Amino acid sequence: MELRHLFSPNDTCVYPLRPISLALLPLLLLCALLPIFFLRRSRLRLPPSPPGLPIIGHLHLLGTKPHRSLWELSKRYGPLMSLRFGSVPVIIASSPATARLILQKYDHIFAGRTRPAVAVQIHECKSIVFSQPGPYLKLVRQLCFSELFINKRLEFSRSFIFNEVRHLLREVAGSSDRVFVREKLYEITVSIISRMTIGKNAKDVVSKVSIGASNSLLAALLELIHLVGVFNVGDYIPLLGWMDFQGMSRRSKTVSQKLRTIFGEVIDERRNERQKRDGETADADFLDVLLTTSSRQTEVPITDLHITAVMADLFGAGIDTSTATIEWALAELLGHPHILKKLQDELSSVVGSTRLVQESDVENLPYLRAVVKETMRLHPAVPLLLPHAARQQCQVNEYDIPSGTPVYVNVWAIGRDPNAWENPLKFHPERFLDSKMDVRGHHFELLPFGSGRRGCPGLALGISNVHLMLANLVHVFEWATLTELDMTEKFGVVYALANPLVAKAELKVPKQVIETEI
Ligand code: HEM
Repeated sequence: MELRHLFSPNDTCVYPLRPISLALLPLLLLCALLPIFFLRRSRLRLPPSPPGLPIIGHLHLLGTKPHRSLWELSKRYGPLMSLRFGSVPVIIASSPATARLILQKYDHIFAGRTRPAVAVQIHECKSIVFSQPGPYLKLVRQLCFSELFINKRLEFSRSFIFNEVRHLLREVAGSSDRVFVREKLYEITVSIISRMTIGKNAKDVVSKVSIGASNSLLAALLELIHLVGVFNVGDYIPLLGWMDFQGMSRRSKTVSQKLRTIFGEVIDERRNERQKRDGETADADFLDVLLTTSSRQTEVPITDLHITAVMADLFGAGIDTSTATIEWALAELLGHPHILKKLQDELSSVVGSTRLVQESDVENLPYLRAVVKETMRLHPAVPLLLPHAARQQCQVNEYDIPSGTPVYVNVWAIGRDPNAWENPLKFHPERFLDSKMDVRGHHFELLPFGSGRRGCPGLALGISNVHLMLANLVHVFEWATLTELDMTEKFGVVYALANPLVAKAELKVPKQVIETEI
C-alpha cells in the first residue's frame, strides 16, 4: 500500500456533527431528562452564549470547520463565550487576553483534560495527552524534558536528523516531476521520532511485527490522530455513548490493539536485550529510560500500557503537526513567489550553493524564521489546542466556570485577530522581522504550541525540524505547482490542507550536495 492512500482527502468525519439519524430521535428525547443537570447550573453566571437548541445545544452551529464557526460566533458573543455541546457546557477563548487567562493566570485550574471515549478506549487515558494532572503526568512530562528534548539529546540527534533530511531531499529529487509532499514528510518525521524514542528506524520496527503492511505503524498512528479529532456525539450526549453509532469505540479498540501489538513487541525485544547486557548502555534511548523507570519501585507505577501510550503520544503528536506545518509553509510560498524568492536569496547568501542548510545556520536566517512564524500564525497545526478542562469551579473575569468544563482556546482565530495583527489575513513574514515575538508560549497572540502546564513538550524538536526541513526543501529545489494551488483546509485535531500538496521540484544545487553522507 502506498503511503498516500493512508490519508485520502475523502476521509471526512472530523469534529463536525453529521446529520443525526431520525431513528435516534426517541433516544435523543430521553436525554431531555437531563434538565435537572442544567437547572443546577442555571444559577451560575456563564459567559455570553448564543441561543441553543434543546438536547443538542449548539452542536448545529459548529459546521464542518468549527475553528471558523467559533471565530464568527466570538465576533458576536465575545472572546470568552459559553456554548453547550449536547449536555456539556463548554467555554471558548478567542483572544490573546482570554487565552492568557486560561493558559497562564488560571493555568493551574485549566490544566485538566477532557476524557473522551476514544481516549478511554485507546490507552485507558494513560497517554500524556489525556492524563489528568498528578504524579504520573508530572513524571512523564519531566522525563520528556530531562531525557528526550534536552539540548544534550537534541545535539546528539543532530547528525542522524541531518542524514534523514538528506534522504528526504534525495527522495524528492527521485520523484521531482510529481512530489507528494505530505507522503515524504510523514516518512521522515516518523523516522526521526522512531530513532529518537526507540533507537531504530521505523521500518525495522514494523517489519518484525505480524500485522501486515510495512507502513502499518503509520497507518495506525494516522487512524489514532483521526479518531482523536472526530466529533463523537456520545461524548456530549451520554445516553448515546453506549450505542457507538459512529463506530468510534470499535475503531478505537482496533487501533489500540494494533499499537499494543507493535509497541508490545518492541518493548519485549528491548527487555530481552537489557536482560542479556549488564546495566545501562551509554546510548540509552527514551524507551530505555521508560523501562528503567518502570523497573524501579516508584510512587508512580509504569506498566507496558503506559509505555505504549507514551510512545503513541510522541509519534502521534510529533508527525502530523510538523508535517502539516511544513506543507502549509510550502503551499503559502508557492502562492507568494516573491516571498519564496526572498527566502531563497537569504539561503543562498548565508549558506551558498555547495552545501545543505544546517541547524547552526538557522540563527543567521531571520527571514526563514519569520516565514515559519507567519505560517504558524495563519495555520497553527492544532487550531483549538487540545481540549483543556476546569479542575474545579472557578471565576474568570466576572463569569463562573463549572468544574469539569471543557475549554477550547481558538489559537487559529487569535492568529487572525484584527486587534492583535495588522492586515491579519495577509501572508506577510516581514511583520516578524523587527519583532521579538516567538512561538514559545510567552506571547499570547501566537500560540502554535500552546502555553503553560499543558504546552507542547516537543516544541524544541518540532520547531527545529520545521526550520531544517523547510529551509532545505526551498534551498535545494525550485518549486512549481502542477495545478492551481488549492488552499482548502480540512479540520481535525491537526488542521491540514484538505488535498495534499503535489508539486514539481527541480534541483537547483549541484547533485553531490544531496548525495554526500556525513
Ligand atoms: C510543529 C510541531 C508541533 C506543533 C505545532 C505542536 C503543537 C502542540 C499543541 C498545540 C499541543 C497542545 C497544547 C495544549 O493543549 O495546550 C501539543 C501537545 C503535545 N505535543 Fe506537540 N506540537 C509539535 C510537535 C511535537 C513533537 C515533535 C512532539 C513529540 C515528539 C510533541 C508532543 C506533544 C505532546 C506529548 C503533547 C501533549 C502535552 C500534554 O497534554 O501535556 N509535539 N503540541
